[in-house]
Amino acid sequence: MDNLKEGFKLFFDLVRIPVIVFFLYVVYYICNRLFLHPYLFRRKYKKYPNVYVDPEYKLMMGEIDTYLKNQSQNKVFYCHRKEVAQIINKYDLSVSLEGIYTGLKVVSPQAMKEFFDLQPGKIDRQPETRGIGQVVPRGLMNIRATADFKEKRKQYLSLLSLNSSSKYLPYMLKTCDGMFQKIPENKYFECNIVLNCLTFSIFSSIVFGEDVQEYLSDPEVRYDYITETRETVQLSFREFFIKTVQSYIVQYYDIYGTILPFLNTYRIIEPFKTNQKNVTKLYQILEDICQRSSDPKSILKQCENLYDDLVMLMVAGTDTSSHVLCSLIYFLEKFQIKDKLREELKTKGLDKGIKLEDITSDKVQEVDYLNYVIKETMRMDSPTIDSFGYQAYEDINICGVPISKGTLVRPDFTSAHFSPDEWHSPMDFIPERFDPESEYFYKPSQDGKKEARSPYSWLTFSAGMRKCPGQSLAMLEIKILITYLIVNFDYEVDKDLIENDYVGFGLGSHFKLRMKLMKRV
Ligand code: HEM
Repeated sequence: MDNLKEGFKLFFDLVRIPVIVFFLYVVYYICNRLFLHPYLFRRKYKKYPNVYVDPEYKLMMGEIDTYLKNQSQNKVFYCHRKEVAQIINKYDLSVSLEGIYTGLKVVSPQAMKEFFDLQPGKIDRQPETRGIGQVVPRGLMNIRATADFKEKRKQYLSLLSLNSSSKYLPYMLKTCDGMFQKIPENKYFECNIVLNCLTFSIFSSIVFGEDVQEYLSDPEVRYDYITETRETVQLSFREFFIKTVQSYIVQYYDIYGTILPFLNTYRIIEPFKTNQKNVTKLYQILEDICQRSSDPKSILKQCENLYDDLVMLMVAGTDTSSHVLCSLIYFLEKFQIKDKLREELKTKGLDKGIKLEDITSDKVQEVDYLNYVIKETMRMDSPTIDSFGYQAYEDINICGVPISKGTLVRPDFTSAHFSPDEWHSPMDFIPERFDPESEYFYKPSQDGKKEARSPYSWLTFSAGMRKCPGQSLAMLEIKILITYLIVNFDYEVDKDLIENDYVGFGLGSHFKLRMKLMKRV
């Protein structure tokens, strides 16, 4: 017995010092990440008059605090960012604190120019270890611009070009027709869900092939998903995919994972453990799906892929496009421009009664007003509010402000989209601002001088060498689907939504697009 006691004593004597050192390190780490580092970061930038630093320091929460307040007043993330944009618009850069994460937002057109010019040598993607970065660690969006990346990106740009995208049109139209013709007339329904199913179905067929889409739409095909309460439920591929990806996006705001990221990285505790099990399952499902695919048109069959890229393309292509379609349907009704758009479509033969095969890429591309309305929708309610993370890989300087190696920097699209220096009445919906013949096309000026807007004033697809490679495909898809809808149907959006000025469908939105459809005869 005495020997055992002695043994324990010796053991505690041995481990005491390392345990105390470890404990002190954890305390130091937490204090540094939570208090010291954000404090010093703010102090460093306070001395630069062209950098905005929020005068009120919200301990630990930073911007998340204002966001939560705004959300409680039903102002979704995008509305919150619009309010912030109006404050920071007068500066070149802005200090951003979200939880313990510090960084800089690039705000003015000049700062944007310098930011994009420094890519890829001095500024490049910061591989994301949280959220989506854990689902697609080797995905194109998460890696640096090495030679391999450039090769891969070239391949995607060619696969997603306007020319290549046109071959997906018949499937887009057929799927859209199949879904909308089934919706009961004159009855309110949630259009978000229909549009999300639609873009998901289109993208899974572009990525994996049409034959796979037939298999996936079989109601018998279900997968085991583990919920937050650790129950197992059976979900369709779409539901499984969306829930798995969303559970990772929520991690950005998970307090444990934010303060102690290793819990998240090594999946030591819930919910990270469960999330990881779902991701492992997702990759098994993808393997199964890929084996079933034989469609030569699919992206899968045209390039050597990592599953990470397949997942990334599905994420990038689905929600973004369905959000834009929601906003478009909403703005067309809110600002009563449906009829004007119909008149413009009619001039190119796109009118009620048109056969599906007669809605072609060439015809929709010719309707300028359609292009203006879509671009203005994306300016006002962009599905993306900023880019993926970038970091400085060397000590750099933007607009005279020194930025140390390792600092997180990202362009703030919302500030660009609402800059009063670039846009006439930026809070108003004016599609004509994209029409070169219109007085709104140029920068606002006191002396009537016609000065072109900065190329960095409209950034829905970002800019520079990491700019969205899916822009042509996304624009074509949106044009085709909205043309189909507006030509074949009339619709009414819920009055409460129309009267609410905070409605937006971009990232973080909880709004449901309640509307009813009437066939045009
Ligand atoms: C309305 C639809 C879309 C919008 C608004 C959008 C927007 C964006 C934005 C803002 C970025 C980040 C660029 C940056 O970090 O600087 C991005 C990246 C990306 N997008 Fe899109 N996107 C859309 C549709 C698509 C589609 C349809 C695809 C492909 C199927 C796609 C594939 C990608 C990929 C692969 C990247 C990563 C590029 C890289 O890191 O080099 N996107 N997108």
